[in-house]
Amino acid sequence: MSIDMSGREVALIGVPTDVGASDRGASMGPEALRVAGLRERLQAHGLVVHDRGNLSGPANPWLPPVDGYRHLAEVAEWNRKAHEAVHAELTAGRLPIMLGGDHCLGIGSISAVARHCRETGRKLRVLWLDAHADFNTSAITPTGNIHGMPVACLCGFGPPELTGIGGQVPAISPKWIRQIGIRSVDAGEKRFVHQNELEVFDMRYIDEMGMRHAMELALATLDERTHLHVSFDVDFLDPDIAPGVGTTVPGGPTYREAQLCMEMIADTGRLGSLDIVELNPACDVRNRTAVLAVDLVESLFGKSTLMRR
Ligand SMILES: NC(=[NH2+])NCCC[C@H](N)C(=O)O
Ligand SMILES: [Mn+2]
Ligand SMILES: [Mn+2]
Repeated sequence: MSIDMSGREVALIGVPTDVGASDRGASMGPEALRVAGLRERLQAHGLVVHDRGNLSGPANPWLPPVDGYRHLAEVAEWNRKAHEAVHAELTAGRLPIMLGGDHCLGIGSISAVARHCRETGRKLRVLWLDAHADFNTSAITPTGNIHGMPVACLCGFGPPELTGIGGQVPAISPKWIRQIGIRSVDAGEKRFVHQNELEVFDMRYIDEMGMRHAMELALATLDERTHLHVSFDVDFLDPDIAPGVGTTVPGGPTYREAQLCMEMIADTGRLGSLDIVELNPACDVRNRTAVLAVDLVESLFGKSTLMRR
């Protein structure tokens, strides 16, 4: 089963933002993941790890939303930078791991992956592991926080400075996305998710059918031309095991369910890029959420109980 990733080159790209959120602290996420040993754990699995350090960008002006968006100009600038950094690593044949930062950064990273897939004739499948659908627009958002909008922006619904970052609008089709672990969707957002026929494996689905079945469907119809992108919002996890996020929602996947999710993704051998976002050390307890995220990422890269390495 388990795929050997050893020798594979990966690049860690820190993108220290909290401009997409309404609570500060996700900007400390990259360092917390480093402190939790991300690089060393990946190296122990035989991966060749390049840590690119952190990108730099505008400070958080800490202002209320304007026309339905908080910090639109800052979010756009950070995402343009994330886009270029992720795209450069993909072009060089490396597997980018973007260390967020808040989830608005999914716009930059996934638009870069989509652009790379167009350039190389690959198909794209996006697994969105999250408590939230992140499918709001300025017209329906209850908060104005852009970390609640990246999926909509990628699908072409949003301001041109965000939808256009990858050079093609929309950057991706809703058909390429599978959302897993969802348990908090705003009222207008629900209608919009249905209208656009997003494929969502929500917590009720996982309760009734099990993580195994959800992942079998989410990973169905992959082939050797498919690039698999995982956008891992740490609030996907149950807050009892992962308190270090700004927007906790009770009733998330357990430790075992999350491990199985990661292991089944690893088994496909198609993982091509990863975001780790929304880790907020200001909300954490002795860095335990960062340590857990690193543990799960190890499984995503093929750690298993019985196989060697
Ligand atoms: N990436 C996240 N943590 N998103 C939380 C979004 C919460 C809420 N749906 C909003 O639009 O504000
Ligand atoms: Mn979330
Ligand atoms: Mn999210």
